Amino acid sequence: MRPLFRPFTLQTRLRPSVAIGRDRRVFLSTPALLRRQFINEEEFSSGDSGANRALAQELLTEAYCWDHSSPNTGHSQLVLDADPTADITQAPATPFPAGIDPNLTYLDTIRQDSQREFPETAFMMVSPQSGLACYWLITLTKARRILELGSLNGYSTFWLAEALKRNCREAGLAKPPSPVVACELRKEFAQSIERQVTKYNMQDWLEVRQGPALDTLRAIPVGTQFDFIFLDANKNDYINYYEQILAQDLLAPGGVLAVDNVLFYDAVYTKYPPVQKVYQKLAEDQGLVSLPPQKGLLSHNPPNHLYDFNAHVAQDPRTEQIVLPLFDGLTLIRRK
Ligand SMILES: C[S@@+](CC[C@H](N)C(=O)[O-])C[C@H]1O[C@@H](n2cnc3c(N)ncnc32)[C@H](O)[C@@H]1O
Repeated sequence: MRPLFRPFTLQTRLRPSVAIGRDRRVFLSTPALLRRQFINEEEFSSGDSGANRALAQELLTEAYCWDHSSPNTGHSQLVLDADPTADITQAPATPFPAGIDPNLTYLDTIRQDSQREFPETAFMMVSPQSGLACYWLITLTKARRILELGSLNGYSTFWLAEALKRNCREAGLAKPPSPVVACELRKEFAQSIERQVTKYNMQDWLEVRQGPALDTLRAIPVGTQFDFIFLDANKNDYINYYEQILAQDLLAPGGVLAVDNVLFYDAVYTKYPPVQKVYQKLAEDQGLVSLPPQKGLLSHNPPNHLYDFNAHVAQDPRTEQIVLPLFDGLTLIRRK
């Protein structure tokens, strides 16, 4: 099928987007769903024109599609004829929009290497759009002291480190005042980050602290503050991380705490949806009958923790927040 639009027109969740694949897959969808379905980005064309929307509506009424619409956001998701054999670990590099620093395209290599090295957990990486959004936020705010909670094997961390590098370059600094501090629980991921730090010669820009992030936070010397904190660790501790950051006064005046996955596959709109159902939908979105049990995903209940976290923050007079419906939902928080 003839390419109609650039894939990056699909970044917004504020209005429905349509994508049409050569293999007849059609999507009217949120990016969260797209991430799971667009296994080969070269094989689809996309856009949000009235014509495409009309086509998608027509297909919907013909009942060829699964409807995942969210009544709360008014956001539609529509999938036709998804490829059940699709394998997200084989996804090719995401095309970078023109204008992005070509030196950053190695981040796609990191993403792909991560998918190969840790195929079971690769789905947890932030989307390229979320990485780019953090990069924008850091460079817009000129943040120089940066902390990440939950780094997996470093894909998001390298986005943060590259933003720091740019801020320092623009300020005429050859080295940062301090590297990005990346907190990761699991040793194999921390070691993988370290290998990549060496490979890409990023020793000055990124430092890994392996262990439970709450312990790492508590060990940070009194008086230390960060301009940008990215929270993407275990969801059952999100409220604890938030409270610890405030208690230790870790967020600098004007600093931003960015929290990922706050919409959790659109499962946070109702209080405590049955987790089995959420994961079943997630599995179906990935073209699987069910998620393999060994992934241990059901050991805790992220949608419920995210629901509680969102409510906790929304009712907190100490901070201001905005939820950006970007990819899986990104909340920005700052101290009043
Ligand atoms: C969603 S993944 C992070 C993805 C990463 N930000 C990226 O985009 O590539 C969550 C990570 O948090 C880590 N994690 C889980 N519990 C943790 C804890 N108590 N302390 C620190 N990290 C933890 C997991 O091992 C996992 O690597």
